[in-house]
Amino acid sequence: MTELLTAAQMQAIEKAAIDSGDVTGLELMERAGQGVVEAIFEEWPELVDPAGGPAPQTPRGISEQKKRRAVVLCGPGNNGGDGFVVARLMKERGWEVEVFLYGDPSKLPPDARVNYERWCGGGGNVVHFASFNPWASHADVFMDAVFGTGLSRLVEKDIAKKLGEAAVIERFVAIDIPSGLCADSGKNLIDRDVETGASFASPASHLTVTFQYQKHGHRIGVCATSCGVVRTVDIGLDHKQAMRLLGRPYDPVSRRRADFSAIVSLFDNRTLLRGFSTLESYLDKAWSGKNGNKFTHGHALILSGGPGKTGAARLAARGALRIGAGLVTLGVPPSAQMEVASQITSLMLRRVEGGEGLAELLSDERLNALCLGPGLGMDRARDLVPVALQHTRATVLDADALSGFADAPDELFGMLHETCVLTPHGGEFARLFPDISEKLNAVPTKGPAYSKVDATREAAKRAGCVVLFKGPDTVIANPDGRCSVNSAHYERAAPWLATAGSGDVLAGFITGLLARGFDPMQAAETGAWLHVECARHFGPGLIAEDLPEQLPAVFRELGI
Ligand SMILES: NC(=O)C1=CN([C@@H]2O[C@H](COP(=O)(O)OP(=O)(O)OC[C@H]3O[C@@H](n4cnc5c(N)ncnc54)[C@H](OP(=O)(O)O)[C@@H]3O)[C@@H](O)[C@H]2O)[C@@H](O)CC1
Ligand SMILES: [K+]
Repeated sequence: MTELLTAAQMQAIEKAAIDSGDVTGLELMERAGQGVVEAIFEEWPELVDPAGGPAPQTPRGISEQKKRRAVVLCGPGNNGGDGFVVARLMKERGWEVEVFLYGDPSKLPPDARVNYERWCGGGGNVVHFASFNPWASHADVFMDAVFGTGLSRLVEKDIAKKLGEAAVIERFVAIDIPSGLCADSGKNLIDRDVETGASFASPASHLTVTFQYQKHGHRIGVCATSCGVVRTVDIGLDHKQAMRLLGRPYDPVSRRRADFSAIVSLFDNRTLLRGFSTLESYLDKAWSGKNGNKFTHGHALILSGGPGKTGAARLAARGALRIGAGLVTLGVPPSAQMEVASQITSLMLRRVEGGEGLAELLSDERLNALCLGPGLGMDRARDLVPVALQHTRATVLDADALSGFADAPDELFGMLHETCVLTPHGGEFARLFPDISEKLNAVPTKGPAYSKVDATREAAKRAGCVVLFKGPDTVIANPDGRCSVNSAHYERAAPWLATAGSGDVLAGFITGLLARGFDPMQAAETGAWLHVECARHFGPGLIAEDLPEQLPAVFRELGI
């Protein structure tokens, strides 16, 4: 798994490493600057030759070779210190470097101050940020070292405006994080126009170079779409020590991390494969066919709505079947029976008129995973959800099963149990958790701001079950504190996944995995990750029906 840290966690690790005497702050800053320079040349190898800049045209049309030029924008903290290191290293490589400083050099923190002096001592010049004119500066690379993880207040509009203007120029590099974005929440922390309330956009970089660990903000909120490419460079902090410090020591006896709650993880394919391989039944019995049969692979029940509304449940059912549930039954009201019967082949169908019918069906203990919500209709949801929850089967509640309780969320919370998974999108989340949603959507006034991670964790605690808060930055939280982000950004971006019915398929994927015996957190994480993989595998032009059909190829590529 890949750990995502908060700014405070990163600062704590850095401080502990320095306090232990293993490393000095200056050494860390030097490694950080070095990492930025290396990342720039890896990203743009054409920049390696300092004399090989594009030949500017003279008025006579004659080309001249020129030196490469960098503009480094430094701020008042250690992020600015990194900027001074980068400036010095680029100059040593033969570049022309111009440095602008926002802040008073005499107030720089000690390590940044040392690097400011090293830069000046080496003949470097520092101009006040007020004189920086993005339109008049020319450079092969602009470096944004104004604010990093220490952003604690709203950024003045003038700074943000200049950064935004510089960022339209090719090769804008953010050191640690684009300035003005909150490292914890990924939110824009730029001051608003008092009259209109409009905020200036944060700068969008082409490359962001962060240190040792990505922060939550690199994967959630507006920041996740403002970083360009993110490169994480190693600055030599000890991983085991860091995890111990953050309350997540490795327990050699159980071979597990003792506490899952301290650190948010970025769900990735390594985590996914571990999940599958620990579930022997999935690998051995399902796919090699050694011991299993359809009854040992779980039996999912997907409840459908009435006539004309059955498509969503059918999508979910197809998802559950493709992901590996042995049997999938659609529970349909009698009025929709013909409609559904004419549309399905490998799925089974049972009439479920109302709560009583569902209770009767659930007397069959083999039905081990339920899905309610897609196309269910509010009235039917209010009728069926209490019955489903009484039977304490692993249960996914989505769409109408959530919105149906908008007037009485506490009634729903009172019925939920620990093998439930709620899969709200933003609107459904706001209906169930209005106060949490309000906090999340409030215009931030300081950093670190309340984040989607904070909101999902709080919601999971209140609901007492797993909450999967959908979006390109899907956050999944368990009441025990475990939390992960399924990020569809950067190389995993799949904007075409935002299509009608895609959420229904996701609910089906999770239900299918629950039927196979995945625990709720694992089912939610795995389902969400595979959902994005299916979208990426298909590409643009995707419609929801295509998603389940990509699973065999995605499994094959993963070696499952
Ligand atoms: N952690 C690590 O392992 C390593 C960290 N490293 C680097 O250090 C960076 C973190 O440094 P940092 O803590 O000094 O914070 P940083 O982002 O430079 O800003 C703080 C300054 O900005 C000010 N300020 C805040 N908001 C403001 C506003 N709106 N408008 C105006 N001013 C504002 C704030 O003022 P104050 O709030 O104190 O009054 C303070 O002066 C990190 O991102 C990484 O690049 C690497 O060197 C090596 C390893
Ligand atoms: K920055």
